[in-house]
Amino acid sequence: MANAASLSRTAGPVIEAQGVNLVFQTADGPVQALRDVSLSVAKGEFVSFIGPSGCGKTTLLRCVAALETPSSGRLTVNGMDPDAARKARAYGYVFQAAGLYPWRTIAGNIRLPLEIMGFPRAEQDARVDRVLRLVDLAGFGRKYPWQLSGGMQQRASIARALAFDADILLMDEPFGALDEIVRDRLNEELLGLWARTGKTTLFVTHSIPEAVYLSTKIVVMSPRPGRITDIIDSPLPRERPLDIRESPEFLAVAHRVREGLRAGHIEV
Ligand SMILES: Nc1ncnc2c1ncn2[C@@H]1O[C@H](COP(=O)(O)OP(=O)(O)OP(=O)(O)O)[C@@H](O)[C@H]1O
Repeated sequence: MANAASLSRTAGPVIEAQGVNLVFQTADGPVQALRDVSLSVAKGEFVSFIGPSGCGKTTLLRCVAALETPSSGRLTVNGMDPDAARKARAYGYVFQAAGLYPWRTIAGNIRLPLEIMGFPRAEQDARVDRVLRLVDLAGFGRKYPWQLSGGMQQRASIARALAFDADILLMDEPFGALDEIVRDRLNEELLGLWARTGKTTLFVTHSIPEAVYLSTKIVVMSPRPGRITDIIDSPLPRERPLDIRESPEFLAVAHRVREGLRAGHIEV
């Protein structure tokens, strides 16, 4: 029995939310950002969160990253409370804007968290080289952010999040500001990167095609207070060329996401 229990703990979900509520206290009164959010994410999944502006997607990601604390409910990351997981460096975070320091080179930006964590210099160099290759930016380490396109800057930001090899990648609309062609390419690259690294990924987006193309699981959220209206386990294969977006299976999932978004608007 004891063995089975410890086995199920190690093989358990990477992220587990049960009845999570979050109420912000503001000058205008309480704002309920999340209501009764329950979700389980297994190791290696790619989970997208989609919903209208202000429905709590960023707030949920910030709870996982221990940047916000739920008002009630239970949330665990790798079986720990999010703060303990943060201290154990369970995740890397990629934000909407690439957020690179303009006075540091690309390599210098990627190196920064490694410096703060006290990695030896040789180890820093090795890791920077490895992640630059992973995001196809080998040879750009000495450039400054302004010398790179928006898409390349976002790839550098992903490299920085990957540099300390955390198990979980949290991505908050990383491609929202990019044009569609660049976004398509980065979506394809991100899928390849996810396949190579096996990172559990939580990804916020406003785009239905992006969510369906990338995810093994799509979480549809309603307008504030953010609730989950549907969780869709994708039937698509893991190998996904871009033209899969024209397949009947893809369109069926996209349709279900759209219906979930619509239902969220109708419910009170
Ligand atoms: N620190 C805060 N204090 C008060 N209210 C907040 C705070 N952070 C977020 N909110 C509110 O909580 C709600 C959810 O915000 P959140 O940023 O999580 O939404 P979102 O779904 O990520 O939106 P978007 O898609 O526009 O980025 C919003 O109504 C927002 O105004």
